[in-house]
Parts: sequence; C-alpha cells; structure tokens
Amino acid sequence: MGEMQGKTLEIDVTNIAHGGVSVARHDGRVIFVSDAIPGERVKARITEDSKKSFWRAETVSVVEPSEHRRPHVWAAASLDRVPEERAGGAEFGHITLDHQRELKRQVLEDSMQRMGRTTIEHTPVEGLEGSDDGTGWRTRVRLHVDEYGRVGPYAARSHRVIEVDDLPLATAALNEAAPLRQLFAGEEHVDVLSPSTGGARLIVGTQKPTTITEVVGEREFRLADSGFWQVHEHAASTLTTAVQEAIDGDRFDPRAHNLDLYGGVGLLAAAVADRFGPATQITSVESDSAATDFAAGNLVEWIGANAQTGRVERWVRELAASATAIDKGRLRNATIVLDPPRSGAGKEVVASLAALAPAQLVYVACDPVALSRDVALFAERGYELVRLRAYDLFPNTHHFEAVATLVRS
Ligand SMILES: C[S@@+](CC[C@H](N)C(=O)[O-])C[C@H]1O[C@@H](n2cnc3c(N)ncnc32)[C@H](O)[C@@H]1O
Repeated sequence: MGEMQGKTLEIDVTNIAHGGVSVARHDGRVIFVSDAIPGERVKARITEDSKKSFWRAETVSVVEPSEHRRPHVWAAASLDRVPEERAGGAEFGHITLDHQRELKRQVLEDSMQRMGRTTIEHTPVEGLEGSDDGTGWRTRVRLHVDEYGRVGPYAARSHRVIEVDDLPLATAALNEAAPLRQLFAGEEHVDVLSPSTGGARLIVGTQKPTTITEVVGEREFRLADSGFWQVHEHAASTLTTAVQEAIDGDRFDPRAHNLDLYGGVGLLAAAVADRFGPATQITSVESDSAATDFAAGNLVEWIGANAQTGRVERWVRELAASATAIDKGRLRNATIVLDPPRSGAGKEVVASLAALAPAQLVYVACDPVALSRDVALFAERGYELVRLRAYDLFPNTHHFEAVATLVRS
C-alpha cells in the first residue's frame, strides 16, 4: 500500500455510497470516487490507498458519461478544474436534479436496509419549491479565511480555501452581500446570512451576535444571527408541515409531557403547538442557552410550552430519575420530537427515551445512516417505524432530511 497514490485508473462506477461519493471496484477492491455518477466509466486519480478495505479517488475526466450528467452548476467545482482546486459543498452539482434525488433515495433505502434492518417502501426524496437546477436556496454560508486573509469555501475534502466569484447554491441576496475576493487577515471565517425578512448580514469571526427575525408562515422567530437556523429558504416551513403531518393525532395527548429535543429556538415545538392548539404542553430542550432564551420568547403564547437548557443525553436521564408516578404516566402518553445534529441521537439517548416509553417519536434526521442506526436501536426496545418521508433540503449536495415516525408497539 502507498504506491497507488497519485496514479490514474480507468474504472466503472457502479453504485452510490453515503457521503456524496460513488463506488467503483478495481481488482476486487472498493474505490470511493468523487465527481462521478453510477453507470459512468471515468479516469480517476487515487488520493488515498492506505486502507486495506477501500481506496479513495477523484474523477479527472469522464470516458463514458451518464445520461444524468450535466454541466456543473458551479464552474468553481467542475471537472474543468484539477481536483484540488474544485470548490467543495456542491458535490452533486454535475447531476440532474431528479437523478440527485433518486440517488439520495437509494442511499436512504440502502442504509435503512443495512443499518436499520428495515425494508422501506418507495420513499422519494421530495423537492421543495425553487429553481429548476437546484440553485439559489442557501440562506447561510460559512466562508473560510486562509493564512493570507483570502476568503472562500474549502476545497472538497480539504481545508484549503478556494477563492470563487459566485455562490450559486446561495440566494441572490446572499450573493450580493458575500465579500468574495476580499481579504480578512487574522480572521478564521466570515458567515453570510440572508434572513427571510430581507437583506443580508455578514458576521466576521466571533463578532458579537445580533438578534434577527425569521418568518415561517404567519409566525415570527427571534434568534441570534450566529445561532442555528435551517439553511434552505423553505426548510423551516417544510419541516413545520412535515412534523405536523408525522404526528399520529390519535396518539397525541396535549396534556402529556411532550418534548421537543434538540429544539434550537423552538421551531418544531411551535409546529406541534400550532397543530394541537393552545392547551398543548411541550418542553423544548437545547444545549445552547442563548437559543433556549429565544425559544422561551418564541413559545410565549403557549402557556404550556417552556424551554430548558441542557444536553439531551443528561437531561433525559435526569428526567427519568426524578419522575414521579404522575410524570411517568404523562411521559407514557407523550409525543417526543427529536432533531439531533448529524451524529444522531445515539445509543444512550435512544435507551433513555425508550425507557420513558412515550406513545410516539418523530425523528427529524439530517443523516440517513445515523437515523437508520437509531431506528434499529428503537426497534430493539419495542418501537416500530410506521412512517418515513424525505425532503431535499440541500439540492446539489448529497445531504437531505428524513422525518420518521416511531410508535410503541
Ligand atoms: C439540527 S438542529 C435543530 C434545531 C431545531 N429543531 C430547528 O429545527 O431549528 C440541532 C440543535 O441541537 C442542538 N444540540 C446539539 N447537540 C445537543 C445536545 N447534546 N443536547 C441538546 N442540544 C444539542 C444544537 O445547538 C442545535 O440547535
């Protein structure tokens, strides 16, 4: 091992893998190859051959193109550039939008089969309202700054800053404000935002946060400009509806100890309370105390809603330890919405949640493999996956969101 690095091979690309790369085989060994499409024959340069089980490679040129290949939506990320000069963050930009969604569907189905030990019926990755080529949706972009003060996205699978002239995945307002080709010596990053209330904001380094407002339907949410908010311009409204629809109304008890875990500024707690009315009891739990403060304000109209700061793993454990018999009854009737970061809820949180024995869980997931792993862990503890929808909240990237309903069987 070691002698193949830098060499170029001609290979047939057969499948899609998780993480935005495709699978090819060479002498029986798996090669994960970027910037290709299953069905293509490409010339690819080996970038990593240190592992016994698989290598990594980058497409240099396409020998036999897929019918789903199109010119990349971002010139800075296209095959016209040498791999190390390609901007990262748009790894599906060379694939037609419909086919990107088909590949994402395959990744979901495959991970549910392998990790979730569940066969899912056809679950399409549904597109949101937006442009035909999947551009113009990002309302938040982090630009990195290199040692010379140059600003831009990182190159794919690297921490090298690539200077670019545009950000096609981002909204027009964000593109207008983005300080591309400017210098920010001494800074680490510059965040650019285009909130739904209009205009755009720059956050240079760790500058003091400012309060902004995001609008979802008729509702306003206040939050820090540096805090978490869904990235696609229609993501917050899509997930609001998705979570409302994912809750089985017959299993929902407004007076139960309902939870919104990993709650941010209360977006999904508000979705639940909006569907089930003013008597809804719900507690939103979030580790970022600034976000919790905003959540308390955003949920103020619901007398039974509150926001608490805590790490979910510990907060749920303590809830179980301190619950009275009445609390336990309210937890058994509860609906729990959880929207964890990419790593998912994990074994400890799944075990603690299942021990509370809630009536149903609505799991909002940005990583299909972590979701599938947790679905299997829930299944071992008596929870059945009864509904699964998927949404393309990140066109031209390999990411998407899934919303799963699990019920106590
Ligand atoms: C994917 S975001 C979802 C936020 C919110 N549900 C929304 O849609 O706006 C995940 C949130 O979980 C928070 N978080 C991450 N790890 C956590 C943990 N261990 N315990 C509690 N909150 C956590 C993050 O700060 C972030 O606000």
